[in-house]
Amino acid sequence: MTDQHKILVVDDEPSICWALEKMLTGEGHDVITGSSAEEGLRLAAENELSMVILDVRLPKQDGISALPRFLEVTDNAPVIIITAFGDLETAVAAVRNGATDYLTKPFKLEDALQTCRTALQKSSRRTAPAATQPMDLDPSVLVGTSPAMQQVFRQIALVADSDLSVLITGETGTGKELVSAAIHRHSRRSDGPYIPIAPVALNPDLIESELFGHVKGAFTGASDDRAGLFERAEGGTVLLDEIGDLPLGTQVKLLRVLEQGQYCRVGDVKPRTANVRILAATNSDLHEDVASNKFREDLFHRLTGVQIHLPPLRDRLEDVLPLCRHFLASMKYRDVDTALDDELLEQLKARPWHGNIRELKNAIGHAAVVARGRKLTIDDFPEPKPGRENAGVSPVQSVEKAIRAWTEKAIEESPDTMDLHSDFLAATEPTLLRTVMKHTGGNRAKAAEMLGIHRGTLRDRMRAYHLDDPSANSNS
Ligand SMILES: Nc1ncnc2c1ncn2[C@@H]1O[C@H](COP(=O)(O)OP(=O)(O)OP(=O)(O)O)[C@@H](O)[C@H]1O
Repeated sequence: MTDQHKILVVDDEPSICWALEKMLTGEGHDVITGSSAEEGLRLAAENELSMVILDVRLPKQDGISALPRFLEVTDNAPVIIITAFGDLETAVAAVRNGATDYLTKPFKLEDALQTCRTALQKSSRRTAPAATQPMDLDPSVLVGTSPAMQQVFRQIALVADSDLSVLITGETGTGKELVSAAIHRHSRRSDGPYIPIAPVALNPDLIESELFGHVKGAFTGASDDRAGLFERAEGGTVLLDEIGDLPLGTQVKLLRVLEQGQYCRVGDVKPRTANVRILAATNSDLHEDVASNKFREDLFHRLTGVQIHLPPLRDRLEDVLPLCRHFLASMKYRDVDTALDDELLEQLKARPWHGNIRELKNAIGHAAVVARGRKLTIDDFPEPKPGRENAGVSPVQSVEKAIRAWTEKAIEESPDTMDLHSDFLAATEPTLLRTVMKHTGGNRAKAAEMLGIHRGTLRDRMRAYHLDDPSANSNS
């Protein structure tokens, strides 16, 4: 059974207070509510609280600046911050100021409940916050308003202050480097060096020397002792980009750095202490690399302890508008607010964005040059990048993949459907017929022969799909 706790909810929106109160009393807790930081602090001083849920936007003093005072008055009870402005800076400021976690409005009650349960478990282990100074942050760095990006901001905020290794995953161009840089920037190591490095860009014969350094005479050409990347990054953070490309031998040495904080320069036996935080990024499936023995399983488990996944842009289309605005603003485009209309936005959202945000950024740059300050149209944009997913895949494999995707989506959309077969034919048969007709130059007899169906059947099918209208027979 859940322990009973006294919890204070501070929010000026009565509906939020009501919903949280109902949720928490349902768990057996005792809930009191306040509508301003001032009232909340008074209630906190009068009651022995196990937890505070505090909105950022409050009538007078805001939640973030009142947070240190709440911690003081409640003797460091966990505080969950609620914000409608779920940007990275608010998240980091909240955690920096001592918040245990934060929720972004609108939130699902089950998520809020889970966050509260976790915070209450931590209740007795609370320690004072490391710092209470709001940070000087550049708000324009990592843009995104989608729930997926809110989750990413939350994860960055929660891991930034620790020295934990983090594996950042996601397709190319989703912002892994940017997330890594943000973790460093918001960490205690931010005054130290930040060195992103892609093993694939290093000379394979010299990779260990590049990473760990070498001593004089270690190999031909090693005329002097030389510090490696881990030494140069002393006190800071290293990002190993495309970690899946790290040779197996080097993976063992990296594991030692991660587990024991030690490494040796090439040709040396004296272990050195590595004072670096290691972040890693990959756009490949490390599970597969482990299965094919390309990646060590122990290193995989060590790295995947904390993982931040960046979904592809096509799965977070809410971010298209803020990203476009951000890129236009950073180019100092004239009148960013009116440069994009709803129609263009829908057209942009319909694109596959295989190159993700990098592709969007380049496309906006291209469109801005073409449009020269006027409102943008889709014609100002370059052609979408072809997806890499079909590279090396036979047409049969890609048809199978497309059919699988179509079928799964159709079932998801109408689980009780009884027309799947005819819907499928309606979705695919016109393309088949049009393509064959185009190939035979519109000769139906020849097309029926190629299709192996009766001419009458072909005529009926074409009529059913309105393909007998010559203008509908283009193969676009
Ligand atoms: N959320 C974001 N807000 C603003 N800019 C972004 C965002 N995500 C990515 N970008 C921009 O998109 C480009 C690609 O980002 P980044 O290099 O971090 O991607 P990546 O996932 O590391 O790509 P790759 O796997 O190809 O190395 C960069 O110019 C970066 O500034």
